[in-house]
Formats: sequence, structure tokens, C-alpha cells
Amino acid sequence: MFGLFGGKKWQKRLAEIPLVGCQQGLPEQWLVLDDSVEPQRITVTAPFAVPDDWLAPLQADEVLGQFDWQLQRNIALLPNSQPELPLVYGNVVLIASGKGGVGKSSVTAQLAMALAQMGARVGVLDADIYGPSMPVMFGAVDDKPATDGNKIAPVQRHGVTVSSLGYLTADKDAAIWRGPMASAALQQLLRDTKWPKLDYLLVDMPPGTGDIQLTFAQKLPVTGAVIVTTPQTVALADAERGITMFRKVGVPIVGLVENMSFYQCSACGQRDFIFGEQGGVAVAQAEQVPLLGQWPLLTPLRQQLDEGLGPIQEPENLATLIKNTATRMAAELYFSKQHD
Ligand SMILES: Nc1ncnc2c1ncn2[C@@H]1O[C@H](COP(=O)(O)OP(=O)(O)OP(=O)(O)O)[C@@H](O)[C@H]1O
Repeated sequence: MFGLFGGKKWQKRLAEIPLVGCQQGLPEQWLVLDDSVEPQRITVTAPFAVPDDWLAPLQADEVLGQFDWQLQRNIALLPNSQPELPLVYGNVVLIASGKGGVGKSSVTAQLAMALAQMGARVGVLDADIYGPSMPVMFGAVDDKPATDGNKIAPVQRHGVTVSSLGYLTADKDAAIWRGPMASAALQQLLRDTKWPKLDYLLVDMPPGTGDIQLTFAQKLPVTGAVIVTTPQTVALADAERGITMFRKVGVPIVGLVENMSFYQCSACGQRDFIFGEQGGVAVAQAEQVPLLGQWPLLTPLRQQLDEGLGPIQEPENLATLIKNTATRMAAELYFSKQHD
């Protein structure tokens, strides 16, 4: 087929250059060769969200770079935990943490915006009853969702459709809700929001591993869950509890994000492991879940979110890290369903 370089040599080279999210190399069935043009063109159709420059390592390669690489996306709608329901919410990913304050909402908001930048249709359901922070993080505190018949028309910001308990209730009311009430309210918010057609719906879960989280994980149509943790021991124990809880109810763990992995001094560049070193990595290894990314503790990230300024652009290496984490998450979600 790939006469120019001899099929075997071409395939071997391709397997040697893994792309973000595709550790085993690109599956051959995603590739279509057009040798009626010069240079020969290979169109890659990715079944999950990938950035525009995803194929850059292939384009830069001495051998593979002689092809004209083209990228297409056709995001797959994957089966979820409620097979009898239509897949109307896209791929539903719960973003959860065992412990509060580890940056779960920050990770949700940045991943959602990164996926949207890759051309995916993305929604966020802010289910954090203890402190719904999406209106702030998306810079939409004063927006009020309109109602359309019995449905809530959600807010659109930074390319993402956002529905938040924060718009519907005063913080202090929601925080005193107990298990069944909270869970019923969250399910209603999901159902009563007039979502557009989505590829991904990220759910910012309330922190913890109690009844509310358990019921929600069981009642929602869930495709997978991402666990966010910081590297310190107390957070890790809670992260493990979260993983165990999801596994018990049959929700696949897509991966783990270690947040606040280290602080890097902007003056001298030295890294300080404030919350301990590599704790999330150890949990990911012990639990055999993919490590999707290690995010540093950085002032620009906090500022960007506190002021609702949108996807992070600077520093560039942080923007790349977030983009890679989002791609890995989308890829792991896709590949996990290939083994079901
Ligand atoms: N990597 C980071 N660098 C700098 N600041 C961060 C980082 N991650 C989170 N923050 C900041 O830490 C604070 C808490 O983060 P966030 O609200 O995302 O945590 P959470 O786990 O969702 O909290 P909760 O348990 O209350 O829901 C926020 O002000 C956020 O901007």
C-alpha cells in the first residue's frame, strides 16, 4: 500500500513516534492514503478530541514527513453506564476528588475550554453543591440563564455550554442539602438544561466519596471518571477512596490528574515540592490508572480562573500541558471503551 517507503518500514516508523494519547502508535484503520496526488496524502481521522498540531511529530519526521498529513476529527459517542438512555449528553466525564480544595473545579474548567479549543462541542455541569464555582471560572457570574419553556437555556462562555447550581440557588442553601435532595436536584439540573448537541459533558462533582457522589455516579449516564488530587498523603488516601467508589459502581476511571505538583519560582526557576513529590504518580501506578498530567501550582492559572479569562495561553508550557492532558483524557476514554 505505502509503496513509496515500503509498507513495513513505514509502519515501523509510525509505531516509533507515538502521538499524545496514542501510546501504541496510530491504528492503521484511522489512515487513508491518497496516492493520486504528489506528495502522497494521508488523512488521519481521530475518534476523540485532538489539537490542530497533533500530527506535528509525524510531519517533522525525516521519513514520515514526506507524506502530506491531513487531520480530521470524528468524535465517537461512547457507551455509558445507562445503556437504555439515548446518548443525548455526549460522553459524560465526572471530574471528582476525594478531598476538597485540590483544584477539581479548576481542572474541569481548563479541560473543558481546552477540548472546546480543539473543536469539540463541550458542556460543563457544575454539580459542586458545596461551592459551585463555574460561573466565576468562566467569567459569567452576572449572566443569568434564560428559561425556555420548562428548560433552562444554559450560559455559553469561552466556547463551552455551562449549567451551574450556582445560577439557581444561593450557595448557603445548596450546601445544607443532604444526600437524596442534593442528588435529585443535580439530576434535575442535568435533565432540565437545554443542552446543545455535545461531544463531551464534564461534570464538576462535589468533593468527597459520600452518598451524594455515589448516588450521582449511579443515576447519571456516565462514560468515565477523572480523579484530581494533590500529591500530599491526606489527599492521596482520599483519591484512592474515590477510585474504589467508582469501581464499585462500575464507572471506569479514565485517569488521574495530579494538581499543584510543585511550585516553580518565577525568578530562579527552582521547583519546590510544597505538597510532597510524585504522590499522584504512585497512586496512579498502584491503582493502574493512567496519569493524565501533573499540573504545577502557578499564579497565572489561579488569576486566569479567578477572573474568568478563558483558556490559559501563557506560560506556553502550561497551555501545552493542559492541552495534552485534555487530549490524553479524550484518548483514554475512547480506548477504555475498546476493551469493554
Ligand atoms: N494549579 C494551580 N495553580 C494555582 N492555583 C490553583 C491551581 N489549582 C487550583 N488553584 C486555585 O486553588 C483554589 C481552589 O481550587 P478549586 O476551586 O478548583 O478546587 P476544588 O477542588 O474544586 O475545590 P472544592 O473542593 O471547594 O470544590 C482556586 O482559587 C484555584 O484558582
